[in-house]
Amino acid sequence: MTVLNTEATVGVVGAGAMGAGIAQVAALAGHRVKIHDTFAGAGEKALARIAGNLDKEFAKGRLEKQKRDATGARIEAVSSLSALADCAIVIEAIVEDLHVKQRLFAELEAIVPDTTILATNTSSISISAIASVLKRPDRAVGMHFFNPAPVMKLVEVVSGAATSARYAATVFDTATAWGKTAVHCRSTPGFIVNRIARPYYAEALRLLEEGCADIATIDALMTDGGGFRMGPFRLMDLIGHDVNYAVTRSIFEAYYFDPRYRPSNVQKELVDAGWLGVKAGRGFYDHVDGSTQPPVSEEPVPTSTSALDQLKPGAEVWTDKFVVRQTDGRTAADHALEVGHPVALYDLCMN
Ligand SMILES: NC(=O)c1ccc[n+]([C@@H]2O[C@H](COP(=O)([O-])OP(=O)(O)OC[C@H]3O[C@@H](n4cnc5c(N)ncnc54)[C@H](O)[C@@H]3O)[C@@H](O)[C@H]2O)c1
Repeated sequence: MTVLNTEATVGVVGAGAMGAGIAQVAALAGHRVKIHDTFAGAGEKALARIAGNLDKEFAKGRLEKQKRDATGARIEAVSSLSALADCAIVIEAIVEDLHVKQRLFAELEAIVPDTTILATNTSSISISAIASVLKRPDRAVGMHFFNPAPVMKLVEVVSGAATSARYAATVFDTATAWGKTAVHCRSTPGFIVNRIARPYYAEALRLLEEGCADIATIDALMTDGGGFRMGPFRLMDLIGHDVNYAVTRSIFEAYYFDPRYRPSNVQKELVDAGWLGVKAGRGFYDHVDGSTQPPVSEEPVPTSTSALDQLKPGAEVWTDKFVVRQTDGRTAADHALEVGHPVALYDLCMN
């Protein structure tokens, strides 16, 4: 076993949904945890959320008072990255953007000792690409938790081209010691779960766009009929549309614009509007005080053809330049350009 012992301090960068959850998991396992976020107050908000979660576990009789208090006391919000200098592992859970993650990894490498593992919770981005900015890319490992991290058992331990087997084994054994079910995999776009899950979201969005059924019906069918724990729209609301859309775009681009992974303008509209799901209080559903209400409105969500008329001025339109033709013979791209939207064209004939 190469597990990190509980004397080791764990750093977490990004105090959003995932960072807070990961900090909670590591602290429950006995580690001291330092959590950092660039957004002022985000670290403190994460501490409050974690305290609330621990209180709930205590109230349900699943956590003793002493362990609740000790776990909460082990987590500290830090305002600068340099405070992570004594961490044995730093787990990054910031925005799903390669260049932002690369910048952070390069900064971290200048702060932490040579032996510190630099882990990333990315859902889809190449570990090899994130690690490419490091002098020691062998210590970069994907440590992909699922949402909510304290509840979901699985952790994908993702190795990039340069990841050393030794560091991947330490991450695997540590995740196991934290009560998780770890699985090794190689870095491919979306790894295992997000790759297989893509059609779950994409086909649901297409069904909606094609007017086949409404949000609540599709969700209910997948849970009550299909046996899934959550329907696709509720799940996207939980994940966060900014995150889910960024992951879809990343996988779409990484697979050379394979139309199977094409992002949806319906979801992009939610992102543009800031209706990011549970974390924003509104997505496909309304989320009020932690409880999910019926879908926001009975009005149809804009479909792929009518969406152009409803986009915010200047919003970017992604469209395939060949297949989307209007009744007058023009493409959707022609129409979008005419009404002043920048257009990103992808070409199905590209090879
Ligand atoms: N949401 C999910 O269901 C889920 C599941 C598994 C993995 N992930 C991955 O985890 C990562 C975070 O997702 P999330 O849902 O927690 O996002 P989130 O939006 O809830 O939180 C991201 C946090 O990172 C902070 N941040 C952004 N840039 C930063 C920087 N340079 N330095 C420090 N902090 C920074 C933001 O202020 C924000 O608080 C993404 O890579 C995502 O793909 C998300």
